[in-house]
Amino acid sequence: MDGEGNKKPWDASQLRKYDLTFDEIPRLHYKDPKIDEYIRANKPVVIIESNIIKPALQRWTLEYLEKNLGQTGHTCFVSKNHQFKYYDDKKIYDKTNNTKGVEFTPPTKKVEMRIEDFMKRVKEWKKGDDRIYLQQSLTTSVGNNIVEDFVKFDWDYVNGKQAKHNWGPLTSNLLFIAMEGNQTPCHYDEQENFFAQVQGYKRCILFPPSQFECLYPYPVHHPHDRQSMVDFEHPDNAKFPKFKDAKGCEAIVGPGDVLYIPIYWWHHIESLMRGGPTTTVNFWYKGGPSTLEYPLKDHQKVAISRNVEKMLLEVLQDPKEVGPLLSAMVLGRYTE
Ligand SMILES: O=C(O)CCC(=O)C(=O)O
Ligand SMILES: [Fe+2]
Repeated sequence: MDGEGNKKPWDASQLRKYDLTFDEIPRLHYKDPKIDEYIRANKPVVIIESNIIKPALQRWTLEYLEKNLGQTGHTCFVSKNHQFKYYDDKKIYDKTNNTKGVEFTPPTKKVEMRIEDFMKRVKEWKKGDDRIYLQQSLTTSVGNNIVEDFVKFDWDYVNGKQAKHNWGPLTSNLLFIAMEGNQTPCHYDEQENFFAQVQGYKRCILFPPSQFECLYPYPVHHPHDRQSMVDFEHPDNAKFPKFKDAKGCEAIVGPGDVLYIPIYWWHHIESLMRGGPTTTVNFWYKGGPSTLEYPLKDHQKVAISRNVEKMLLEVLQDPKEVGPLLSAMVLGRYTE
């Protein structure tokens, strides 16, 4: 129940169960000046009642999107289960062109699907079928109505935040159409993100960049770079002992809510079970110019670690040699 005594449009049984507890991410009215304090401090916040994506809120039903998204293929992922763990194609080992990398079987299949086919599969889905998730950039070939809605977003507001906080350029707006229960496992992105919920409810679990040690990201050269190796539903406590100490915060976002996901913050996102399909548009911005002011920010240390890993791979040429060299450097010398 919220303050007005209205019933929430979802209940706890729609959330997947994890052995972690979470603080709540604050929800602030879009005009509240405290929003800028959160953004300045690189802390997540849910911006409510804004007009950021108002035209989408008013019109972007699944039927409207089906009519107007355009006839070209859209990027979709197909998964045997509810998880859609991201991977970078370019980091997959390819025997045919002899690039060095790790051998890897993608956990999902990337396919181009016409929107009618996507919607049909969502409507006809039954337990046991493969799941699908549309993840398409809005900058490419969408129909005119969608473009018209898009230009009517409250760009003054988001551009204002971008300018005030010294972010770099907007790089893309991704449209996500998920089936209920779909999950994007925990990862971080190297961009600032306004994550705007259009339809349905998503649970967003966030962890600060300082929790690197608790979340065990894959090596940088791995196709799952930036993803946590921990399966939240079946954490391997022997392999990932610090995961149990991870301290996160969460928000359930619904239509009109815009979650600020700070750059390098870990996020795990799930469409509520039995909540129907969900639609989100994100706004990804390059980070601001990085100034080396001390003490360094936690996310700057993550960026530094990434650079060290990249540099070692570049000189060693073989990903298999990176770990042993790092261990040899550290073990018994920088460890107790
Ligand atoms: O909504 C999702 O499933 C994933 C979104 C995400 O990871 C992002 O916007 O960075
Ligand atoms: Fe992300």
